Amino acid sequence: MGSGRLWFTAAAFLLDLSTIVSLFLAANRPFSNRLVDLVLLGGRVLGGSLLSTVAIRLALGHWPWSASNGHALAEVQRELTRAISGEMDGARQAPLLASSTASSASGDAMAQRLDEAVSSRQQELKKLERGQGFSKAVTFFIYIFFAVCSLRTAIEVVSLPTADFWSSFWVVVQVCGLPIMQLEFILLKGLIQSSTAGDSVTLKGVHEHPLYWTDVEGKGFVRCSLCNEKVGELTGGYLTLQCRTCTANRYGFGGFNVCTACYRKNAVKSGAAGEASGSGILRGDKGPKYAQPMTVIQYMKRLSGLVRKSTLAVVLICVCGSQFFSAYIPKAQGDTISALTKQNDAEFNERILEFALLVVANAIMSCSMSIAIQSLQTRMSANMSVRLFDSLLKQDIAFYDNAMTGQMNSRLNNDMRQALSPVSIIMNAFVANIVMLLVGFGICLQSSWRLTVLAFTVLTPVVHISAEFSQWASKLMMSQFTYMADAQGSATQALTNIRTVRMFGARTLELEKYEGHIRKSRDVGLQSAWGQGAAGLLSALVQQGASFIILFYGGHLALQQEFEVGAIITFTYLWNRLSGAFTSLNENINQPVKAVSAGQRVFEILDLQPDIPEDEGDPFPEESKQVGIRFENVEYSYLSRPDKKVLAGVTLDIRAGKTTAVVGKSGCGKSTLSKLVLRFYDPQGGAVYLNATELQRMHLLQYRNKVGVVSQDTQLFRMTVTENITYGLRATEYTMEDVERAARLANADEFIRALPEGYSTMVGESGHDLSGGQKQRLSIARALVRRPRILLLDEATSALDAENEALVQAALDSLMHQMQGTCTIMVIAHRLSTIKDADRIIVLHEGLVVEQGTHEELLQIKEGRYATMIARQLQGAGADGAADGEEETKEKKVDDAISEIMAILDAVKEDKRKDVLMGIMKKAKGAGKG
Ligand SMILES: Nc1ncnc2c1ncn2[C@@H]1O[C@H](COP(=O)(O)OP(=O)(O)OP(=O)(O)O)[C@@H](O)[C@H]1O
Repeated sequence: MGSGRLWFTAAAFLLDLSTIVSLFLAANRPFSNRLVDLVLLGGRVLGGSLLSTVAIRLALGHWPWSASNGHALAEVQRELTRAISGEMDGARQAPLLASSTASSASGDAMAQRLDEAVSSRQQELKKLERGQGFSKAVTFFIYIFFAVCSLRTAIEVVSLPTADFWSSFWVVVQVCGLPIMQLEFILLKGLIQSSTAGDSVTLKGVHEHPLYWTDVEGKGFVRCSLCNEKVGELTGGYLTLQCRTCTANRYGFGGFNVCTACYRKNAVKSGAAGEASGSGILRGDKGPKYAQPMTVIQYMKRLSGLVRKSTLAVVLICVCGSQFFSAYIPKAQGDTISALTKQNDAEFNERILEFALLVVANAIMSCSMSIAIQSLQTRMSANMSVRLFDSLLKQDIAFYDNAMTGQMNSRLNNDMRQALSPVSIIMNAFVANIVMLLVGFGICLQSSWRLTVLAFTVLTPVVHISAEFSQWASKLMMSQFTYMADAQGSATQALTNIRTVRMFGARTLELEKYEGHIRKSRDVGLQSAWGQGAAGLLSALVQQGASFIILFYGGHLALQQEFEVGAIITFTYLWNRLSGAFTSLNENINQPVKAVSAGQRVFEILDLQPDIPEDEGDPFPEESKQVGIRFENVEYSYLSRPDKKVLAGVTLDIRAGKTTAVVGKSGCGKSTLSKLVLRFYDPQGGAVYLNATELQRMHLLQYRNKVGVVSQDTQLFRMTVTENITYGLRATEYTMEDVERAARLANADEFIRALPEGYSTMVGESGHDLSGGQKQRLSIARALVRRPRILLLDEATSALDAENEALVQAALDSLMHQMQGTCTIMVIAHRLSTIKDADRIIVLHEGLVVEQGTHEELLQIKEGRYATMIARQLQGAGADGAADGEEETKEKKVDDAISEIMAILDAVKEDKRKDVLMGIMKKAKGAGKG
């Protein structure tokens, strides 16, 4: 830096200090030459502040540790930001994110550039950190200087005479100078810190404050506030975006950090859509959706909208009342003691009664406040949980295709807890403390304005110094946690691989590694102990020092008969409460900002409206009318793979009251057809009709109530067998006879009765305590009991072994038999033998209907797909048989088959045995032919 600039900086700095000194000097003498005094003081304060601010701002840009110096750091940070936000290709990101491999030649060159950028970043960040350390030290000393100046000025001001109007006016002007000094300090601190801050990044909709890149490698861990991962390898490196406004508390909790992976997701999203939602799971049937970023005010409004206005009013009244009485108690105590010192019986009795009443009122109000805040939070939480769950339940199926269960659980639990956490903080730390400070300040002023000026002048230094030490102590503590975690990690690894450790004789090596981590943790722990001690000592000194000033100055006033002893007591008690309130306000000032991101994630789901609403539309046709389904030129692609047309113009009829089978090779779109019938998705081209009505116009809840589904993966709930069978029906919609009848038809009655508590037996979360075949039979009973008008059987036996398949197939046959004529049935089958009796068979291939007709008609088509599929399946069965034959003797195989058949028949009720046996024989015959 040139010497001219150095002088410029020094001059600006001195100019700023001169403002303070002018205030200080002005306070030193009484008001004499009114106009000149006022102009001089006003001019110095305004001109000095303004000029010095501008000058310092200009000068700071050229300080040696400045971020903009030579633009080196700014360039590196821009490079990093671009790399992380995905503007560069995978190869360029590789060294930074350790995720992809460099491939192309240009990629290699880019990767090298980024490598260089990363190493220069480390050097620049180190330089920046040195600058930050220096700026902290400078700020600290300036603050001490300001605090001493303010205190000295306050002492001078309070001793000025206030005999007439003009001298009182002069005192008021001087008193106003005290907060100006504090403001000057805050301004100066901001300027110094911003010069060493580096480039900031703003993540709209994620966090309101600017975030700064920080390298946390080897300096204790931080957790990403978005994904909760420890910043490190898993989160794409040791870089973190840190908020400097939201700082961690003394135990290292709190603060706001975003890891590179989360930054990347959010930056890409905001870049691509122009609006960041911070979530990544918002989408409906028609595509992704983006939420508007939320401000703190909007968030507060939404929170308060969760409860009635009257509930909020009650809480506010309780909080204000409790704080009012709490601030008034020291006054009553002081007054009582004053009456005592005056030996005035009547006044003492009056005061002590007043004190007693205040104590009772305060206890009642505190209790009411605690109940009111708890109730408010509980009501909000209950309200929000139900709305959130409702919103999650009603979303389009496309939403769930994208969202992971973990993400949704996180919305329901973590995000909701975090979003609601500021409720008690706002009430306890904001409303309560502000009321306490206002009432306390009023009482103090009423008792003695002089003592008030003195006490409040030392309040800000106390809070500032304690906060600085807290931060330092928290960093040390976090480092200790990290080294302990490293030690635990290395011990676990060594013990898990103990054989390898011993095999390679690495016992001593492992011990040294472990000892190294423990030693570092011990050293930081010792440092932390000293740090905590020093922080405690300093804040105790400052706190007690303030009490000392109150006692010293108040005592002198009392000795001069200007002040009552009781007022000193009032002041001392109030001081403790007010400093506590101020510290708590200072510590929690950023809590709502931190909660906004969690709040945004919750409210964006609450606001998300599905593209396929379920509870509006035309009613389902009445009972007497049969329903048929028609696909007309239907086209469909899944949102996650828009380029792949799963259905490419399908036209087909699922005729009313008939059985229609859909076959085709795996992946040809059979299940997608059934999902469109259920209207899980809407086609992108063409339409699905129910009789003559387009499916999109039907009342979806009513419609789905009339559809019975048996799919390959039956999901059972942790409920009784009966509840599982009647799932989705209200108690008035079925009788126990209906349930048992459905179970009998589904071949399930016998095994259900054999369960420990029959129909009342609880089955596991995913039906773990039932076999696959038993689950399927429950699912068939579930479909039957609803008396469906449309039945979808989607490869219901595909996941079963031979024994279970026969049982389930028998149940399905009986189900179809039962439903024939009254219900429209769509069967998706991969074993063709099961559908050859269908009224119509539709063959799908690559998203198109290629053949349709009855079994016999389709077999007639020479080299038709259906005929080929049948031939292949028969061959497959034959080939299996031949292979088996090589391994076992024919006799053994027959014996095994017979015992298997006997076991199956044993498990089947007597009246069903014939059907099952016939089914097995047909299959055996088919396989034999092959
Ligand atoms: N939720 C989804 N998101 C993206 N693609 C999907 C989804 N579900 C299915 N697909 C794809 O759509 C195509 C058709 O799937 P579909 O399940 O309809 O086939 P299928 O004929 O029923 O197959 P299978 O007989 O194996 O069950 C497949 O390529 C599949 O990978």
